[in-house]
Amino acid sequence: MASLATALIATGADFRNELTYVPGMAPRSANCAALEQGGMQVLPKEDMETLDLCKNMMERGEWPPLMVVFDAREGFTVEAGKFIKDLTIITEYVGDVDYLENRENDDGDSMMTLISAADPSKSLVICPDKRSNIARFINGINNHTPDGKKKQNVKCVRFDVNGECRVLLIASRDIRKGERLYYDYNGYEHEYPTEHFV
Ligand SMILES: C[S@@+](CC[C@H](N)C(=O)[O-])C[C@H]1O[C@@H](n2cnc3c(N)ncnc32)[C@H](O)[C@@H]1O
Repeated sequence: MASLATALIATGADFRNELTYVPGMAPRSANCAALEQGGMQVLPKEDMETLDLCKNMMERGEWPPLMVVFDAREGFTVEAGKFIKDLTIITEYVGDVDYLENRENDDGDSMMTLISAADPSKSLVICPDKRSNIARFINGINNHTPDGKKKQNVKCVRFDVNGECRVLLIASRDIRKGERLYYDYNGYEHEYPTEHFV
């Protein structure tokens, strides 16, 4: 057993539930969804209202039914504490926003692309090593085995929200109580090694 608090302490991170802009890294003005090569889907108005509602509920302490557990082979993982319906917003992927070029030699295993720009100097990543929420503890599928894809029950989608990019993890099917959550770390790029994943 574990908890989000245990997992954050073990990884030396503070809890934050939104993207953070830290002096010396990328400023908020750099997060411009229009920079995404090929464009980025705009979050529909009604989904924006749902996202705001989720965030407000979390601020009030009403959290989604998620549990962090420790597994000897997978490290910290996240399980559904209750049934989760298909298309539910599970969480936003958050952390410090930085330029990809500042992080090219970063050995963190939790970096997430925020913007993949035509001009590489404008590409951004989310780095949850210092500040993060539960998203960084959700594990990934093995892209090299037929069973890998079957495990996937969450999808990772980048949206244009009021002109800024936000990364959401969304249930991709109904999820039973007690099921572990998994998404495809290689949904956009194909650079994350997963051969060794269970
Ligand atoms: C974003 S972190 C996920 C949280 C991580 N399990 C932890 O304890 O902090 C990604 C790392 O988790 C581990 N991981 C993720 N999915 C896995 C899987 N299906 N099997 C084994 N390890 C996995 C790998 O070490 C990977 O580099």
